Amino acid sequence: MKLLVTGGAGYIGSHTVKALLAAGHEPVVLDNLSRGHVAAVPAGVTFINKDIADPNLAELLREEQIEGIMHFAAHSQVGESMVNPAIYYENNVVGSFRLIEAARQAGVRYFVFSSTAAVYGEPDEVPIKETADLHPTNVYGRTKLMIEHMLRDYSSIYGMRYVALRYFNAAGADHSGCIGEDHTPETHLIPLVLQAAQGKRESITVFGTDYPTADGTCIRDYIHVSDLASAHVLAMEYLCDGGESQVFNLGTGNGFSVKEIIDAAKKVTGIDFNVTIGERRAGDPAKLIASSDKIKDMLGWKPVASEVEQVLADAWRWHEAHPNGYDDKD
Ligand SMILES: NC(=O)c1ccc[n+]([C@@H]2O[C@H](COP(=O)([O-])OP(=O)(O)OC[C@H]3O[C@@H](n4cnc5c(N)ncnc54)[C@H](O)[C@@H]3O)[C@@H](O)[C@H]2O)c1
Ligand SMILES: O=c1ccn([C@@H]2O[C@H](COP(=O)(O)OP(=O)(O)O[C@H]3O[C@H](CO)[C@H](O)[C@H](O)[C@H]3O)[C@@H](O)[C@H]2O)c(=O)[nH]1
Repeated sequence: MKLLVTGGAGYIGSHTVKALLAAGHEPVVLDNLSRGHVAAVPAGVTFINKDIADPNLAELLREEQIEGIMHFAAHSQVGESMVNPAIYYENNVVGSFRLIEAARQAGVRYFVFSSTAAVYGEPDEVPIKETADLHPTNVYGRTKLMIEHMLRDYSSIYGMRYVALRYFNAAGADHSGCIGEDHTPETHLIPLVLQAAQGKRESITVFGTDYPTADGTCIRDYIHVSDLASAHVLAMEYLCDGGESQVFNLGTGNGFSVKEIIDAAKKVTGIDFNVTIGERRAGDPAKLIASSDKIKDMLGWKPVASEVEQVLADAWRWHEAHPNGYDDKD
């Protein structure tokens, strides 16, 4: 299939482009490079430096004969969304609306959307199923939920079919070590821990040790980025085979505390870096663990790289080989 991948120069998008190529599809990357890297797009893949809100997008979709869209492009930092909500409503909600509407005008029938566990907010029980209540506790999660609602309406009224994938904590890097996570500023636990191991940070700070968990630190479900990528390929092929619109969680079903991740990173890297204890970070739920039974049952998806040691080892390989990330900063 010929597919437009918005945000394909970003972390998860670039890994999915690689998986699409391996599965015999033809990805076309559209990215405004606000937070992405040209170097993350494989040679030979068409790269279009444009915004998802570009007024000529419908024409572009027609010209390129795009059959389906994978939509990764977004702002995605929870903390930033609580300080600067305007750019989240503009880029995520307005931008996605422009893209979805251009897709309708161009007759694109299939849409796979990057949603997030942040749509659930503080869960009543874990593992979290897709049927759980949706009460996002931050602006970022609310923007993603609004986009899910848009897609639901475009599906039931205009017949555009979609899959919304609610990822838990994306982590790791392609096994080759050639592509990986390079965010500025970095806010995610695993790359920060590995930067501490590299000596690029003095220490890693644990955000709160008084949560109602066994060791007092927050528990998350870390899913390897390559397992996320394979789920996107399955989701697009499911839609193309006539599948109805769906929402799926993507996680491993296993939770790791912040302290457990730090201990595992010390083992994987062989480096005993400094750890400091800090205050809770506002808006952090104590425990987020996915039930991904639905996508396993319906699409046969299986995470194969998400053992926490492998997630850390692959991320470490990327960090060691690319201590300055893609090295394309100003
Ligand atoms: N990283 C995670 O743990 C996580 C978890 C859940 C959901 N998600 C979602 O997955 C998606 C990808 O996340 P990521 O970590 O790869 O982020 P990322 O920042 O690495 O990638 C996003 C890409 O989108 C591009 N972009 C942003 N706004 C754009 C616009 N208006 N027009 C064109 N391009 C634009 C950026 O330049 C960047 O290359 C996002 O939608 C994010 O909300 C991420
Ligand atoms: O320096 C740090 C950074 C993080 N943490 C802790 O590590 C855990 C993971 O934090 P991340 O920032 O890596 O990830 P989040 O769980 O906050 O959020 C991620 O997963 C969410 C869904 O679970 C959303 O999708 C969101 O976009 C994505 O960034 C949290 O308990 C956080 O408090 C620390 O202790 N110290």
